Parts: sequence; C-alpha cells; structure tokens
Amino acid sequence: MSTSASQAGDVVVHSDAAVLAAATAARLITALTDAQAARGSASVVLTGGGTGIAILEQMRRSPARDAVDWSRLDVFWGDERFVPAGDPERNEKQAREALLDHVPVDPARVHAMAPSDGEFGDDPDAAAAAYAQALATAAEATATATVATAGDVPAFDVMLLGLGGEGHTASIFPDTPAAHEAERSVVAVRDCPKPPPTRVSLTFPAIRRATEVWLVTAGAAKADAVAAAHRGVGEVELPVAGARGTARTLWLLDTEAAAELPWSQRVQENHPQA
Ligand SMILES: O=C(O)[C@H](O)[C@@H](O)[C@H](O)[C@H](O)COP(=O)(O)O
Repeated sequence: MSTSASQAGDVVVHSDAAVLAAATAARLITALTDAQAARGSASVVLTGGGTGIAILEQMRRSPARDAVDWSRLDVFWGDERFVPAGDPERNEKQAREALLDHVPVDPARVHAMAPSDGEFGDDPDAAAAAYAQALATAAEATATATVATAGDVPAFDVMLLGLGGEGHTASIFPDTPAAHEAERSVVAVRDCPKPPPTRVSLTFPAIRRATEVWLVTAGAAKADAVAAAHRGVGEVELPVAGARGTARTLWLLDTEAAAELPWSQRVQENHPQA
C-alpha cells in the first residue's frame, strides 16, 4: 500500500482489486464504528458497480463485521438503476445479497431508491423527487444543536462512489444535465451510456454534503480518469472530479487504476519505484 495527497484528495493504492476491496471493507467498518462511538449512529452511502459490491461482500466476510451496530446505521444509495425491484441489475438487490440481508440492519433505516415497478411506476422523476424528500426527512432527523445539517441532505459519514473510464460517478455522466444540476439533490437521468439507460442519481450538491467521499475503483480502464481528476479537469467534463467530501476526499485504488498518477502519488506496495 502507498499513500499520498493532492488537491483532489488523499490517494491510497493497493496491490490489486482483491486487496483494495478487503482493505476498504476494513476501513469502512472502522469508520462506521468510530462514528457510532462518537454520535450513537452512523450513515453510509453505497455505490453500485463491481468494486462497490466487492467491498460489501468483504464486509460480510470480515470477522470484524459486527463491530458495527447495524441497528444504528442509516444506509443510502448514491444512485440506482431504474429497473424492477427484482432485476439483478438493481444496486439495492446486489447490496442486499452481498451484505445487507446478512446483518441486522433496521429496515426503517435502509433508504432504497424506488424501482420502476414501485409506488411511482415507471416515472424516474417522481422516484427522484421522493428520494430527495427522504434525504430531507433524514437531514431533519439528524440535525443536532452541535452539528447543524445545512440544507436538506444529511451530512453522510461516508459516501462510497465508483467511477467510469470516461469519468462518470454515481450516475452523473460527462456533459449531461445532471453534471450541471446545482439545486436539486436527486435527479432522474436517461440515455446513460452505461446500461441500464435510466437511473436515479444524487447530484453534486448532495454528494458534497458527505463528510468523507471515498472514490473506489480498480483496473487499467479507470487510470486516465483518475489521473485527469488529479490534473484538475472540471466536473462537467469529468464528474468524478466534482465528488468531494466536506472533511475528506479519499481515492482508494488498485495499482492499475493508479498507473497514470505521478510517481509521487503512487509509490507501489511491494513494487519499489523503477
Ligand atoms: O450504478 C452504477 O453503475 C454505479 O453507481 C456506477 O457509478 C459505478 O460505480 C461505476 O460505473 C463503476 O462501476 P465498476 O466498479 O463496475 O467499474
């Protein structure tokens, strides 16, 4: 493992995708446990995608798993594929199979985005508006005298976000209306280059309410986008560049995804500089 820092955030590089998933699972267990020790509860925003789900699977397998008081954890999603509830493409379904159905979460504290066969039917705009309201309700519930929760989105303790090779994060894709959204916390997105085409996604204003944003990705296909974010490319062209936490932005990578970063930011684990 190696670590470094830049204006885009701290960078931690692991030797491969499996180590990245296991180490991030351990990191998340610790972060949630620490938040619960400090405040009595914790909140996490989950991501879809292979790396995000692999992290949840590693959490399920971890001997430290039950250091988290699952009954006092609020679970949200950064985005969701707008498909029927039983569709294997659903981020919620994958997260439940990987972890949530194996730990004693409080069902009332698992805040899934509506499926396309749910109460809002096939209207992703209605599903997005409902999730924005759910976030506002959660924000009111968590506002305290000492920690004001500004706006209508909770100050999530940790938000996991994946990224695509062209720089999307959540379901905010380059040069799309979602990348320009400055008011709403949740929007419907259509015609996404990554199938399924219709989704519901948090926007930058919501993402930037998170205390810590963890960008988690692996593989050579992501290396250009990772490096571009660290060169200062703008968030409309490269949405992952707009994913920042109020206290910390942490890039959790494998060596392939870090391959285009300057050496100063990727001293490799077990691979001393050439
Ligand atoms: O619902 C989704 O598809 C995700 O939220 C999306 O943002 C994903 O995290 C990235 O596309 C990375 O996916 P991989 O980790 O599978 O490359």
